[in-house]
Amino acid sequence: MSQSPQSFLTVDAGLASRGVRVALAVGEGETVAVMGPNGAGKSTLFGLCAGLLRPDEGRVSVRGRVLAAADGTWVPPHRRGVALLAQEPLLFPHLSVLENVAFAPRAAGAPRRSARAAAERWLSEVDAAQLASRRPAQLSGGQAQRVAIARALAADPDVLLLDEPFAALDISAAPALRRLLRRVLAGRTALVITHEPLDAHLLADRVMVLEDGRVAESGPTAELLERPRSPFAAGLAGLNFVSGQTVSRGTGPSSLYVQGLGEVAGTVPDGADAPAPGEEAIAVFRPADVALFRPESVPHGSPRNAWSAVVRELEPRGAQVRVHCTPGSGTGSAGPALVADLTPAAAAELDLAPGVAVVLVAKAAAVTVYGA
Ligand SMILES: Nc1ncnc2c1ncn2[C@@H]1O[C@H](COP(=O)(O)OP(=O)(O)OP(=O)(O)O)[C@@H](O)[C@H]1O
Repeated sequence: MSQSPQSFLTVDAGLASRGVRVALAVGEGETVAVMGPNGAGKSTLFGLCAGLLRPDEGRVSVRGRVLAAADGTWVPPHRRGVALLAQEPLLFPHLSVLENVAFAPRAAGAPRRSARAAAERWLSEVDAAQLASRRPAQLSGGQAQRVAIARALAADPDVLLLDEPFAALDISAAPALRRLLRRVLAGRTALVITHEPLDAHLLADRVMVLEDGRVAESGPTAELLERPRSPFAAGLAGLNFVSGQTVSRGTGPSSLYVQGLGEVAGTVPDGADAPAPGEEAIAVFRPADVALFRPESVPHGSPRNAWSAVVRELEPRGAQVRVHCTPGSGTGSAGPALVADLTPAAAAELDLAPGVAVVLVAKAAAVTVYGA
C-alpha cells in the first residue's frame, strides 16, 4: 500500500466474517476507482467507511480522526463527513426535490433559510434547478440520480462514496451524468465503485483492484490498464494476460515460460527494465493481435508465438467475433484462457466452433513483457 504522509482517508480495516481486509490511503482531493469481481469486498469497504459495518480488525480514519476501530471506537454515520451515494437514488418520496437536498444541511443544524439556499445552489450545480418543486416519483432515473448527487454534496462531505453511480440508469442517461460527475468530483476526495474502465479513466486518478477481500493492485489509471498486474485488471483493459518465468538460453530476456502454454516471446517497453532470467514476468497482448489458424494451415517459417489451443466459445461483439480458447489439446492441465478477435468472415472461413483445434499466433512485437 502507498501510505503517503498526506493520506486523508485511511482504511486499514477488515471484517473477518466476510474475509475482507483492505489497506488503502487516499490523498485529499484524490478520486480512486474501486474495481473487482463480484464478492471481492467493494461494498464491504464502503460499509466500513460509511458506518454501515463495524470493523473487527484495524481502523478507518479521515483527517487523522478515527471513525471506527476494532477497539470499539465508533462515530455514527451522520457524524462522519462521509456521504454514500447508492446505486438507487433513495430519495425521500414524501419530500420535494428541494426539501430532499435541503435535508442534509438541515440535519447538520443549518437554519431553514440557509439550508434552502444551499439546496438551490447544489441543484443548479447538477443542472436540476428546474426540478426543485417536483416529488421523486415525478423524476426520470437520470434526474433522480442528479438530485441524489446534489443531496450528497449538500452535506459538504469530506469523503464521497459512489457505488456504481450509473448502474441503475438507462444507457442514454449515463453520458450526461458522467460529465456531471467528472465536474463535481474534480478536487474531491472520493471512492467510486465501477465496472467500467471508461469511468476509471474519466473520473478517477487511480484504480484499486480488490480481489478476494484484498487489494490486488493499485496505481494510476492509465498505467494500471496499460500494464496490468492482475488477470482481472487485464480483463478490464481488454488484454490477454499470461504470467510465468523469464527464460534466457538464446531466446532473449523478453521471453517467458508459461505453465500450460509454453514459451511466450515479447518485447520490453521502451524505458522499462527487462526482467532478469528466472524472474517472474507478465506478458499482455491485444485480442486483435492474435491470428488464428487450423493446425494444418499454420504459416511456414514457424512464427515464434504459436500456441495450440481448443476453441471454447464464440462471442459476437459487433463487427468482431471474440474467440475464447483454452491452450492445449483439450485434455490435461490447461494454460491461461486466451482470446482472439476476428472478423465474422474470418471466423466463418475457419469454420470455428467450440471444440475445434486451432493454433494462436502472435508476433513478439505485439506482446508486451514486464516484471511481475
Ligand atoms: N450481508 C452479508 N452477510 C454476510 N456476508 C456477506 C454479506 N454481503 C456480502 N457478504 C460476503 O462478503 C464478501 C464481500 O462481499 P461484497 O458484497 O463486499 O463484495 P462486492 O465486491 O461488493 O461484490 P458485488 O460486486 O457483487 O457487489 C463476499 O464473500 C460476500 O459473500
